[in-house]
Amino acid sequence: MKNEKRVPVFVLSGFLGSGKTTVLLKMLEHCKNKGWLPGIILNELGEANVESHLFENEKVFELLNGCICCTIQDDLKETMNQLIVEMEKQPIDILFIEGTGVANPLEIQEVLLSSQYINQFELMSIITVLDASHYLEYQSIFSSSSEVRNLMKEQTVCGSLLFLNKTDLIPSGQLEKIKQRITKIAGHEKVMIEGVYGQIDPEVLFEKRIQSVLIGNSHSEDEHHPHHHHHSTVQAIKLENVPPLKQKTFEKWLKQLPTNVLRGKGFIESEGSEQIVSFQYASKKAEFMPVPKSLNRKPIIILIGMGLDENQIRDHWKQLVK
Ligand SMILES: Nc1nc2c(ncn2[C@@H]2O[C@H](COP(=O)(O)OP(=O)(O)OP(=O)(O)O)[C@@H](O)[C@H]2O)c(=O)[nH]1
Repeated sequence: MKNEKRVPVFVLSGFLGSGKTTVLLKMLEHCKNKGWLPGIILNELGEANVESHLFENEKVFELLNGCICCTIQDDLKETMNQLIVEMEKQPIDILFIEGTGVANPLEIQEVLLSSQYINQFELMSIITVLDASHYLEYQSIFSSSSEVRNLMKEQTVCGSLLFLNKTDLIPSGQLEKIKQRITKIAGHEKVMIEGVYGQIDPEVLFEKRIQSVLIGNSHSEDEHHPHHHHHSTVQAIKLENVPPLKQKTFEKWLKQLPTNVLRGKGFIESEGSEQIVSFQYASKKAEFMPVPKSLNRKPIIILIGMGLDENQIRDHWKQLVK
């Protein structure tokens, strides 16, 4: 990719824990193989990015405390402007923007298609990652709020490529049903592929799927999309002063959290070994990965969910650390 061209931009969208970062890491691997220098804008819920160790040696810009709705556009513009200044010193070949799990990608799209950025950046595709293992549950009026259902619908409709991830976690007979439900929302023309751990053919992932208009003012500035405050009940709770814990005990504790805790991430110190271990909790599954001491991570737990009862969680926390 040549630098005098507009910088291609890929947006990763999808609900909490669906696998956006997993897909992004795959895309970064491909960039490395091709010798492309990527820039990354990460938007995180909560005040701390506990995943930066996944992006070592990459050019990462963080938008913390992401609230994608009303403030994202200003924050994103500020970050894009910083990026443009940086690019004068070190041009990038490609840009990735990962929204929070409660982001509406339309908000990001509007910024990228505005006359401020359209001459320099070329929005290629919005990749929406869907968690197959929770899709039916999140779409069910019995087990999910209208807020979650609507947000997921918007992410699905706005996506130019739909990636149905985590198909390893569903019974084989369920896949067709899920795909039919998605097609009903997204329409038959939408490209949908399925897979596990973000494994997709790079040709499919990197394809240009959005045609943006370059002449004059972008339509997006004049068009006003209704602002839905989808995530008013989405919260991130931070637990600090985490004592050393046994991984198994901690995993059990995570799985006993109220069901509206949809996502957890952070670091714990393994009891007895002083090893710092990063954890990811999504789809009611926990994954652990030791991190090198040199990164100097402190134990911290971030829990994200809808309509969380903070007292209930703090009580549950006390059970673990008593
Ligand atoms: N079983 C299974 N787990 C997966 C798959 N893809 C990702 N995961 C795991 O799911 C967890 C969440 O994945 P992420 O890529 O961090 O999800 P995300 O969408 O970036 O999550 P947010 O940070 O909440 O926005 C991690 O523990 C991943 O390793 C998959 O296909 N199958």
